Amino acid sequence: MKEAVIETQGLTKRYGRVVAVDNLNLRVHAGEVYGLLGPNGSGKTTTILMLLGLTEPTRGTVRVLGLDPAREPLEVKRRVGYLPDSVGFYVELTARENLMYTAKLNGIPRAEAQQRIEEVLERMGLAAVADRPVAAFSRGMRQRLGLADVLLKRPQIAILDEPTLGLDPEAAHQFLDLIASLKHEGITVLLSSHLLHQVQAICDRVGLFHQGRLVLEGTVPELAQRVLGGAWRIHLHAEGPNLEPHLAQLPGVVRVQRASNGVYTLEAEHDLRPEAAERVVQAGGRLLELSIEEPSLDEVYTRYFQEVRHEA
Ligand SMILES: Nc1ncnc2c1ncn2[C@@H]1O[C@H](COP(=O)(O)OP(=O)(O)OP(=O)(O)O)[C@@H](O)[C@H]1O
Repeated sequence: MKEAVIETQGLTKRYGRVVAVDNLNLRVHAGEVYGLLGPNGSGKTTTILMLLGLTEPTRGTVRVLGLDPAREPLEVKRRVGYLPDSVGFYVELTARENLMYTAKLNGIPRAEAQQRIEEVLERMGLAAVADRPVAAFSRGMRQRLGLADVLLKRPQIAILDEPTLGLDPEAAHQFLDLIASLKHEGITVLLSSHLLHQVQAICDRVGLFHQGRLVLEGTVPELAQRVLGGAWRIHLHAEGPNLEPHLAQLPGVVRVQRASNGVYTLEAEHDLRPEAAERVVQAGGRLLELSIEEPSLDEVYTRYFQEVRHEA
């Protein structure tokens, strides 16, 4: 089994009669990017706060890098970087001064801190504005400074709450690239977001929360398989006889539709382009074009909650 750097068992948090997190069993593996998804109020932030030792569980256990955050919050804080949904900087201080302050709080010696600050400013594209007061920073610059602040202590895990909220598309894109680069350094990333295409672009696995429970978990194709059935869509353009019955017989095909222009759409359980191409030729057809659409997290999410509402 893969090494888990975050592990919870039966983790539960109640606020009075509200069960914010309900019996959560979560395992995040070393080096992966894991996305927490779910509607407002489904328990994502409360989970994050318990992982950081910022709020105590009502029941259950949490281990972060083998530590119990409720008992050893400082040790967890030293090794885990946290970017909250709104980062509080001292706006009258410059970016560099804010980072120096963080370094001091984390006990990083001055010379070492100066070197690390230069590194993270450069990496986050903030070197040129390092001596400007943060008050003049855009939302995108503040988020990059937030990530610089997280990286300063060279964390093993980075926990990011809604990291791209309020960023314009270009800034969001740049920020996602920065997050993805953390993975290459072996930093485990746990992030929460409502922006499904972004989550899909960078997360290895996602966990879907609903009313405090983790209701679905896996890679996007795995979730698509469970929620949508035929998760992969293959578009096939061919000439010749009607290929619908031939294609429908292929193992793994859930549905075949034929448009009047000779384009077939196959809903399939996996990528079966080679088998489909072979079958076209066997049936006496001429293959003109073949393409595949990956399952989308957006579709999985929408369908899941449609079904939940329907059942309710
Ligand atoms: N300090 C608190 N006191 C009382 N109830 C709380 C508190 N914090 C959270 N809750 C409740 O717990 C539930 C889960 O909230 P949480 O903030 O964890 O959800 P979330 O998934 O992070 O939502 P969002 O997407 O809006 O950030 C909600 O019903 C919320 O109202």
